Amino acid sequence: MAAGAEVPFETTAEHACFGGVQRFCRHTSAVIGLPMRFAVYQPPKPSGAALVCLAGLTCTEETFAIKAGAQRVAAELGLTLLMPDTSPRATGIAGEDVEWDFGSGAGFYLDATAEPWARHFRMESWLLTEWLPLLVDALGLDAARIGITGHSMGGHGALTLALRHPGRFRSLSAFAPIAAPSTCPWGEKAFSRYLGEDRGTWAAHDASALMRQARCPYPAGILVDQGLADKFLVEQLKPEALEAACSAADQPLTLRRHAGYDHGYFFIQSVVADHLRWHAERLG
Ligand SMILES: N[C@@H](CCC(=O)N[C@@H](CSC=O)C(=O)NCC(=O)O)C(=O)O
Repeated sequence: MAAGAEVPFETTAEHACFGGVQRFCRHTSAVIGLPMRFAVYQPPKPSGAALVCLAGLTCTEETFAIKAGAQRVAAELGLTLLMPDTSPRATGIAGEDVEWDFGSGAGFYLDATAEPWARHFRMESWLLTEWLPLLVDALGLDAARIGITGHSMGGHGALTLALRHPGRFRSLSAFAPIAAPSTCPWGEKAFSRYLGEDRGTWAAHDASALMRQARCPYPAGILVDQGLADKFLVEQLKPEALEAACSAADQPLTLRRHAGYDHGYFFIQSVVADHLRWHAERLG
C-alpha cells in the first residue's frame, strides 16, 4: 500500500513481520450490513499473488495470522495473505452467541437463505463480491493469481468456494477440512438453520457433493493435510468422502495423512510451509 494512499478500510493494528507488515483491519460491509474484520499480511516484496486463508469454528481474523506461523515463508515467496473473520458479529439475532459451532464464529462461508440469518450471514457474497475485490484493488493484487486454503470449517469454505466459482481461485488446498458437511453433525446443524431443512439445497455447499458433479476442476491438483490423532476426524471431517469424490471426478488430490497430529494449530504450523509453496508454484 502506498504511503498516504486512501484505502476503503481502517487498519486497527499493524506490526512489522519478516520485513513485511501484519495488519488487522475492518471495513463497513454493504453486503453484511455491519462492520467486518479481517487481517492482511503484506510481504516485503509482493509478487501480486495472494492466498485467502479461512479459519475454523470459534476463530476470528486473528487466529490464522497469529497461530499458523505462515508469515516467514509468505515473506520469502512474496505471497500476500488475506484472512477474513469467520462470521458477522453483533448482528442482534437471538442466539447468535449461544453455541460455539453455530452463529458467531461459525458462518460456514455461505449465504444463509433461512430466517433469521439471511440478512447478515452472507459470508460467500461478502468474500467474493466485496472483500476480495476491495483488497485486490487497494493492495494492487493480481486477481488472476489468487489461491484459497482453510482449516476445518475454513477448509470446507476453501473447497466449496473454489468449486462453486470456477476460475476464481487458481490454486486450492485445505487443512483438515469438513469434507462432507451434509452428513456430519457440524454441517447438519449449520445447513439446517442457515439453508433450511430441505436437504436438497445442501449439496451446493458440500465439497464432496460438488466434486462429484465436477470434471477435474483443478488439473494442477488439490492438497489436503489431515492429522490422524484429530478428535474430529471420523465424525466431522470425513476426508475419505472427498477422496472418493475426487477419484470419481478424475481430480488429482494429494491427501496426506499424518500420524500423531491433532486438529489444532501445532498441526497447521507443521505443514503450512508446504501449502504456501504449493500455492506459490501454481500462482506464479
Ligand atoms: N471448542 C471446541 C473446539 C473448537 C475448535 O477446535 N476449533 C478449531 C476449528 S474446528 C472446525 O472448524 C480451531 O481452529 N480452534 C482455534 C484454535 O486456536 O485451535 C471444543 O470444545 O472441542
